[in-house]
Amino acid sequence: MRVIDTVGEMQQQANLWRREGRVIGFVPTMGYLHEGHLALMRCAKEKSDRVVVSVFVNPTQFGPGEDFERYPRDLDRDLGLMASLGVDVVFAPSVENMYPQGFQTYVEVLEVTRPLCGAKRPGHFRGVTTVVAKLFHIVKPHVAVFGEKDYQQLLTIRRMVQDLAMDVEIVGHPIVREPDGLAMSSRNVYLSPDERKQARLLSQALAEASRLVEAGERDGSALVSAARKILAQGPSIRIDYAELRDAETLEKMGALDRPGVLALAAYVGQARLIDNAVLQP
Ligand SMILES: Nc1ncnc2c1ncn2[C@@H]1O[C@H](COP(=O)(O)OP(=O)(O)OP(=O)(O)O)[C@@H](O)[C@H]1O
Ligand SMILES: CC(C)(CO)[C@@H](O)C(=O)[O-]
Ligand code: BAL
Repeated sequence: MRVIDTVGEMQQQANLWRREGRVIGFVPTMGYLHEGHLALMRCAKEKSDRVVVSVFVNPTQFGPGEDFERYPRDLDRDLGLMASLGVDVVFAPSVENMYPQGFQTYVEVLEVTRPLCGAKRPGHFRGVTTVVAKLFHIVKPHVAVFGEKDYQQLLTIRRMVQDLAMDVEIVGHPIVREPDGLAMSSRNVYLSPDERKQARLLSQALAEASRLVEAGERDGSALVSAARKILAQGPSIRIDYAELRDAETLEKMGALDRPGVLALAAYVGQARLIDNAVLQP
């Protein structure tokens, strides 16, 4: 496994593989890897013959007062995990290499980034699309894999790729969960043992909404209220948003008359966690 830390070297490697006719699979991450990330890498491996993983905590997607500085980092541990999985190249650039002096170009997707995390974290998706567009130009992948845990991010990337005719296939991977249902996230490390117990309420809230849909409930506010009621059982939980939205456009929906996504963001202590479930009418 090769570790590359400059843009130029990564582009050379990608060009070489492309000349050889290799299919490049790509998994962008912010590191501090868990089983969710590894599942994305296995998926990329199945769909390509060379796998690149980027490890880059992207400053432009964090707002003031967010956790950029304290975001967990452990590149040595990450490298061990990726080597045992058969990743070919790890691209781990510095902030200065990705955002050199004078940087002033951004990529922005409009409608789909407005609600949910876009409303709560202004500028977040502009940072995500800018860095992902740049990573695509550096890694030159044929296929890139993203997790459905970051559901709005996945829709945003799909929109960007379609609108700008980027020649990359975007693959979504289902959410990987802990045995008690908690969606795996690097930020779970922020949870105290007691908060960790409460954090399972997020997936339980989604499971309750899914159960109600199975039982015939179609009223959006009833589904959201049921989810909120479960989250209210956690004394350390503060809801950031809990909303039912159109699963494709993220427009508001009053009734589940087409596929919807119940999207949650909640602080559990200091940790802001997200989770979602796609609900079929
Ligand atoms: N539990 C999971 N299941 C599936 N995909 C996941 C999961 N967690 C993260 N991913 C995906 O991994 C990629 C990299 O995400 P990232 O490095 O931000 O990890 P993370 O654990 O989501 O971190 P955090 O939520 O704390 O920022 C994204 O495409 C994300 O959707
Ligand atoms: C896609 C991504 C690596 C861009 O920094 C990040 O938003 C993430 O880890 O989901
Ligand atoms: N997984 C999304 C990265 C972030 O929260 O900034």
